[in-house]
Amino acid sequence: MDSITLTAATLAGNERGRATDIFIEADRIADLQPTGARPPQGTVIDASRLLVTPGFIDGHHHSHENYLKGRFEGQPLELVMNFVRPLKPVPLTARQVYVRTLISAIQAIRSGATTLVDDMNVSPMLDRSHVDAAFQAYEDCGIRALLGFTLFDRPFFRAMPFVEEEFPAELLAQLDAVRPTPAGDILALAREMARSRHPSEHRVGYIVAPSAPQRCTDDFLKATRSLADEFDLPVMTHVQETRLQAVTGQIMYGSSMFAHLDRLGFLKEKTALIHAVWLTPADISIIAASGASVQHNPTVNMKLGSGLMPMREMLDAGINVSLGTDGCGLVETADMLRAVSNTAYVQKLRGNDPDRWITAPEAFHAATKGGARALGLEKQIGEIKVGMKADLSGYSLDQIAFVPLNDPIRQLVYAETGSGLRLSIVDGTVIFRDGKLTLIDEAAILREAQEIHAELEPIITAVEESVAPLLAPYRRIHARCLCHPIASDTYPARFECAL
Ligand SMILES: Nc1nc2[nH]cnc2c(=O)[nH]1
Repeated sequence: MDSITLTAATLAGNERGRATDIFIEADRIADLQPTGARPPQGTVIDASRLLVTPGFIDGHHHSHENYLKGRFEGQPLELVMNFVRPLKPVPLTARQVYVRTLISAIQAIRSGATTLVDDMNVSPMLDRSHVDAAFQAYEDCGIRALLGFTLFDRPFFRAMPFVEEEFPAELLAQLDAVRPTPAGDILALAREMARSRHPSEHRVGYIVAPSAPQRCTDDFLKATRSLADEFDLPVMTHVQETRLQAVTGQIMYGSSMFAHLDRLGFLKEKTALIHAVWLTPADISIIAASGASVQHNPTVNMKLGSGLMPMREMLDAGINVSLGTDGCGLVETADMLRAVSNTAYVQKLRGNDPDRWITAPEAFHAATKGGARALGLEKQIGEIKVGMKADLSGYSLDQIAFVPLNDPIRQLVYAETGSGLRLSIVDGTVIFRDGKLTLIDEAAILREAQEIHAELEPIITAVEESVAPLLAPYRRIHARCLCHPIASDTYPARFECAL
């Protein structure tokens, strides 16, 4: 890695100030100086017409859904999950997984993300070559990535209430007959990754990703926590994304899932609670006291009708908020600019006091510093500061989002679509410049993805047809959970309308 100097950049957060020269040595920001104060070193990039920001941190994504873009609409999470994580998935080669992983990595890079956190499903049968292929894809395209493979030891269809009552016994027996890779074997691989791919030392690292409390036995959850503690690794898990899951907590644990996780000693710093849509003031106090982060995924929460997180109340309590996109099967896009703008837009539907609405800078903070803190990487990424990793994005100031220029952050959040991205640097390496990814042949990868998809499409359709018998019982469970009481002080998350 060489030295690079970005000259005369407009820095996010320093927008009214001077043009700045950014000196990069190897993987770090070595110096920041008013333009001209020091001679440039190494490769010089003219950044005089660029807004330079810390790269976005997409704290939550599922690359295993990438061949499923555009296939689903109008189904709540618990129904659509059957399609994106079927018990008998489409068999894939390692190359197909490699290309699959790059599909969203490319989109993430093009949306200004320099870090992507991937929770890749490897169930029901773990194939080590798939895990290696995904790591390799991130290595090759240059993005910083934390890759976890979904850890759970209770099948999805057993992770909700009323299953015995609503599933025909024969169907349940068929589902129970599926024998996945033993959870212990998956944990063994997790341990190997924990040893060899710590994210504070590896650009492509490992994150512990227990799927959700209700999808894990308590002992298994504790084992994932111990693994993270032993290796000082970040953790992410889905918690109370939907009303159905709030009901599940009450029925399974007699409390919210947040209270349950707290009793298990699971809630700590460097632990991201993904979604956290349906919760109460008491849950917010529990999370705040624990130092865990929450993560807003507004785009998917809207698309699946799950609801809207009470972000202001969380910030009031001192909780760190990060942002994510979620899987492309559910939400089509790994576009972090959308996640940031959706946060700033949709959070204005909460509450009547405009002074308390989430602002563009707050959404930007969640996508940068908030994301870094959730991963325990706040000393390395999420800010433009001397000594931090050189993970930067540069947007042209001469295109429509920024003309005329009044407030770079607001215009980035509300108007930039990604078409103005000119430069992306990760770990001191230029990975995107002037419309092109520099380390991989994007056009060739997209062509190959189309060919693979054409080959797989009939098998995907057949898998979807095989899932059909599950839908009626899930619909009944979903309907029952909509009527089941939850804590009366749960923050409103959806508009309730009379039919
Ligand atoms: N949105 C969402 N996606 C998932 N992918 C795997 N599990 C989940 C989940 O609980 N929620």
